[in-house]
Amino acid sequence: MSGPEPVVRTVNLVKIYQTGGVPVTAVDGVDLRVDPGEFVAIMGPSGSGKSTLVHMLGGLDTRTSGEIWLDGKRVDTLSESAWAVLRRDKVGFVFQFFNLVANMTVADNVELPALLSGATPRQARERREYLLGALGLAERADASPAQLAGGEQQRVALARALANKPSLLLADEPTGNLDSRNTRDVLRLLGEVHRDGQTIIMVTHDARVASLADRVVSLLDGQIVDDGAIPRPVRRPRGGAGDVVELRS
Ligand SMILES: Nc1ncnc2c1ncn2[C@@H]1O[C@H](COP(=O)(O)OP(=O)(O)OP(=O)(O)O)[C@@H](O)[C@H]1O
Repeated sequence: MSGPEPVVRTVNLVKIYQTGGVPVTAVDGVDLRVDPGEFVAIMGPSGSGKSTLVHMLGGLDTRTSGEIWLDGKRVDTLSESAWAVLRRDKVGFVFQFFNLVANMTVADNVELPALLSGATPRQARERREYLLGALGLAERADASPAQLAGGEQQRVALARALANKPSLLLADEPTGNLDSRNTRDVLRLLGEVHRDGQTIIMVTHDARVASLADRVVSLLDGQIVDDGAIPRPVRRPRGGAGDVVELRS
């Protein structure tokens, strides 16, 4: 294998659920490689295995067979407690269930992962101020999660997931419940942290959200059916012929 050590690599990854004795193959032999700094959108119709795949990448669901590697370390064989440490230090999540700590303020919820990963109180506070500010939540720092609207909780969960600059950000429909203004804030922040080198794997149904990514992996019936870079308009400097827009892939 050449190039940098991938952040994520799966080998023939399979997940079969048994429901009432009937096997359902949710993920069916996925080979995926994501390099440092890549922003990958996972797309596909409902039931194609997107959530199951990212849950397994974050250790929230076990695989039936195959391998999962994170930062060069095989992780599908880890115990639950080893996964807990790995998640704390390396993986940030934004899922539908926000799981903010109810009896802590928004600020403390966001600072906690950074502190647990060894940041100084000052570093944790500065990171929290940056993230909450970018998401339009600076005024809500002293609120408790129960005082927040659903969309606010969802944005706090994103701030928390990014607090310790994880090797990998996993996001499952991070803009799912947000209005257009909040969606814009979330996408702007994802773009910013991506430019800073953050590796991101994001499930989305929304082609506009996916257009922010470098690459779209499309699933169908648990298999990768397309995996490609997104063509982007390249704006050339103004010349005599005016703006020329071309596509590069
Ligand atoms: N806990 C579970 N038990 C049994 N079957 C499951 C479970 N979770 C998912 N499945 C099944 O696995 C398949 C893939 O589901 P998954 O949620 O990963 O798809 P998805 O692409 O994320 O769908 P959506 O876009 O609707 O969220 C579906 O057939 C689903 O019914």
